[in-house]
Amino acid sequence: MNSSDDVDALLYLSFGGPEGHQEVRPFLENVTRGRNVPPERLDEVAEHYHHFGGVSPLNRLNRDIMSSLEGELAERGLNLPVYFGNRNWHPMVEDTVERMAADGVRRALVFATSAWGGYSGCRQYHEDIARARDAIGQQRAPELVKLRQFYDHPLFVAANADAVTRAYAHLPEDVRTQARLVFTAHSVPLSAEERSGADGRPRWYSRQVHESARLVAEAVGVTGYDVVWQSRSGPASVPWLEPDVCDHLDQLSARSVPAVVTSPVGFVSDHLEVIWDLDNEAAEKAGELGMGFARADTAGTDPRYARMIAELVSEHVENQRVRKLSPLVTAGCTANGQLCVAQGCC
Ligand SMILES: CC1=C(CCC(=O)O)c2cc3nc(cc4[nH]c(cc5[nH]c(cc1n2)c(C)c5CCC(=O)O)c(CCC(=O)O)c4C)C(CCC(=O)O)=C3C
Ligand SMILES: [Fe+2]
Repeated sequence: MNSSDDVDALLYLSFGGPEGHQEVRPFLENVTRGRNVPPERLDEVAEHYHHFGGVSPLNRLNRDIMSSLEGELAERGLNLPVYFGNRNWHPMVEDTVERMAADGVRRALVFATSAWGGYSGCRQYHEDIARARDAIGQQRAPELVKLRQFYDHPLFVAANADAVTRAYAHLPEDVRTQARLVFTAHSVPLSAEERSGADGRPRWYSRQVHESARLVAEAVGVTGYDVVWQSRSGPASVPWLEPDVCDHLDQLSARSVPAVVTSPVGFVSDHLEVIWDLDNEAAEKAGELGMGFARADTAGTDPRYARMIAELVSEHVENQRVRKLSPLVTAGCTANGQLCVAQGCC
């Protein structure tokens, strides 16, 4: 693709979330269909959504980001309409792609709201793209080109780094210099970790999370930090990435660490996992242990996030140079839901 004339639109593809009490159950059923999530876990997660009026913050955040993004694109002279579609809740990606076809879109870029490779962050979004195209038939379906992973994009790293710096400032001065920096990301089953990286490069997701953490810590000037996991589901008998953030707080407390700064680098917005599992559960746990606790903002709340998306678009339509900070390979960019197995991901 060499000029913006080749691209008619941008599809902003996300996870989706309920917008009222009565939508919580059907949403959760969509998320967990065919998955090994115990019913008790679902009841628990449903309560978290109900605690916030049955409304996920994700939709509002996504709409805010899309409106900033339209401004960023216009500033670059890229007048692409931005369409919104989700995997698990309305507007569903199938309906959105139908509307795009009806509007005459023939080729669109797709921004998926995950920074990562691996099953949940990459492959499932490819599957969404393929399913949405199949639903309206290959004849009518626009060509959909997914943008690459951005875990090491300088704007993503900078947004996270400044958020960490602000979080340190929220801790009482007497514990600030002793505070431990703890990065968190969504846990996944180890089986998914081994599956990603079919060409002998497994653990694609966790390695990218570690790279983001390293880059953010470096930008902040912190040498000692940890990477831990949160929000695991699935039966206890199935191994997931560990340690869990709350168990880790116990460990730190046992080492007399007086405070923590948590950075949810694995989440691009203030998802329910962030505002519940960190701001409620982990914060409460830290309180019980008598530790100071501050949580860094997610990148999606920073204007540089929308700017980054516009840059990713520019890479395609204007052959702008690829800005990335990690030597690890970046995958995720294929057409029409093709898996990026060849690049070592998915
Ligand atoms: C790696 C990863 C990301 C980051 C990459 C990305 O952003 O894509 C992510 C994001 C998100 N996960 C989210 C919500 C949920 N995830 C669930 C379940 C699961 N997530 C998993 C992994 C991930 N998830 C996995 C392995 C499961 C087990 C079931 C399965 O194998 O699929 C469940 C079911 C209940 C439960 O099991 O907890 C819910 C409700 C929301 C929306 C939050 C909101 O509303 O603000 C977002 C952005
Ligand atoms: Fe992939």
